[in-house]
Amino acid sequence: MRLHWHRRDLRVADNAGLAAAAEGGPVVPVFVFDRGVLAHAGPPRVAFMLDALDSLRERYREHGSDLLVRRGDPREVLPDLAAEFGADAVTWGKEVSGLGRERDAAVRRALDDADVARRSVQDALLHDPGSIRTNQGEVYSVFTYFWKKWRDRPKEDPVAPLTSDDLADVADDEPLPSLGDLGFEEPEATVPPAGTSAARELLAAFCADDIYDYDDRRDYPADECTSRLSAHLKFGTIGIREVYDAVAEAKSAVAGTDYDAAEEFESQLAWREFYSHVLWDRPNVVTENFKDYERPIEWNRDPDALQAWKDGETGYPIVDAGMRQLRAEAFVHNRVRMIAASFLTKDLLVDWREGYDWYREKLVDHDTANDVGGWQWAASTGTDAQPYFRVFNPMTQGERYDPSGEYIREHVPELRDIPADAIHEWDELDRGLREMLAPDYPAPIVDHSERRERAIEMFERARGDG
Ligand SMILES: Cc1cc2nc3c(=O)[nH]c(=O)nc-3n(C[C@H](O)[C@H](O)[C@H](O)COP(=O)(O)OP(=O)(O)OC[C@H]3O[C@@H](n4cnc5c(N)ncnc54)[C@H](O)[C@@H]3O)c2cc1C
Repeated sequence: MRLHWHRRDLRVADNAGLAAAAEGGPVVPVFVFDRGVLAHAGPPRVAFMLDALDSLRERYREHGSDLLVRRGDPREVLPDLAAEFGADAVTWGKEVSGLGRERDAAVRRALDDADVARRSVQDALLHDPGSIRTNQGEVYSVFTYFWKKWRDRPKEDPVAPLTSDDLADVADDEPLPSLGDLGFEEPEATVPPAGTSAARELLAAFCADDIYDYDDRRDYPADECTSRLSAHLKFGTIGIREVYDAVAEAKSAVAGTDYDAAEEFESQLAWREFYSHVLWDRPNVVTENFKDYERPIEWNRDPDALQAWKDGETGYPIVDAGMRQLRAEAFVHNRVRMIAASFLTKDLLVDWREGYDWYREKLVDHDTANDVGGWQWAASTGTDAQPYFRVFNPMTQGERYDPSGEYIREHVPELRDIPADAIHEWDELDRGLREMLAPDYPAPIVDHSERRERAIEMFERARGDG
């Protein structure tokens, strides 16, 4: 008998850790609500996770087994459960973040003390973190080179499905805790359905259609042509091998531009692995700039501006639409995440860590590696970042990627009745006209051109050039 400890692999199908456990006899599946981990969570993610756990339990019950759910410290819970069920080993999926790895090391020590074998298995990524390196053995800091190696390496097939014989005949009658039981408020946002069926529906719909337009349309938030798989990949409600397999099949059916579009999607899966590689090698990127500077960056402490950004009240329509989408859906389109992150760091000159904390609290798909990677990219402090002197203009970005204003109008109702031209010239309209067109929508809280200059000077001073 073995225990499988579910964490970011809330599924039965295509689960490498679970399959490894089943090699040693019937498996007892376990999930532990760990206060130390919950301290870093936000309501949308906990709501999504509870829904995913509910589906996972259902799957196990269909197989005549159950998911044992416990609350407490895994260092105590797992050795106790191993003793209770006579399990001689525990398996789990490998963690990438520094905190996760520290926790796993502590659990390993506790299991060693209890004389229970343990094995952590690479499951969440197609390639082991740290396995794709430069010829000098360094972690890649430029995605393009990483991508070529990642693309050309063979990938594993999805893991064969388990049968009821692989699972222990156990039962857990305790209901799952509620959000309130775990100390969380109801999320402000509407959280999408979790579970493997929901993930598979998204994947199938995406691979049947949008994938072939992905490279042309993925940057246009109103088009909604991306997969929306991010929360599922974060919580492992679908296996990455299964996703890759479906994409490879969609790719193999076509040629030319359709093929290129599917490959562009694959490259986004590779970005996810790139950032995991970086976090694996440099756990401190969560709190420290990836790049070195001569002097500390003199970020602006401006609580009012930070609050206006969080509330979607900056007077820059595309930024506000993104920040309001975040509150309403616990999700933001990738292009708009970049624009909003650039605005916080390069227009408001606020430290990227403040923005990271807000996304961490609000995003249903918050993933340490991707979130910190995205923030450091936008702030120009990270890997393969945009150079500090290239500052997104939030007005021209809005005009280019939401030309009809459809996305902006959806999220900023004050602008619903005004023409797209006026939305995209909001910063240039005179005060009287602004008040006439949309009296409840704010004027821009900063002057972009002036802030752009200040941002460049701020970085030049930090680099020692100023
Ligand atoms: C400031 C900032 C913060 C971000 N925070 C997160 C985060 O917390 N969690 C997260 O999963 N993504 C994050 N991203 C990346 C990206 O915005 C989301 O993965 C994407 O918008 C999710 O939508 P989707 O599933 O429809 O993506 P799709 O376009 O369908 O892409 C498929 C999958 O590829 C991965 N992916 C796509 N783009 C990226 C990227 N740029 N970096 C890393 N992985 C990517 C995701 O797993 C995504 O689900 C962030 C980007 C920025 C600029």
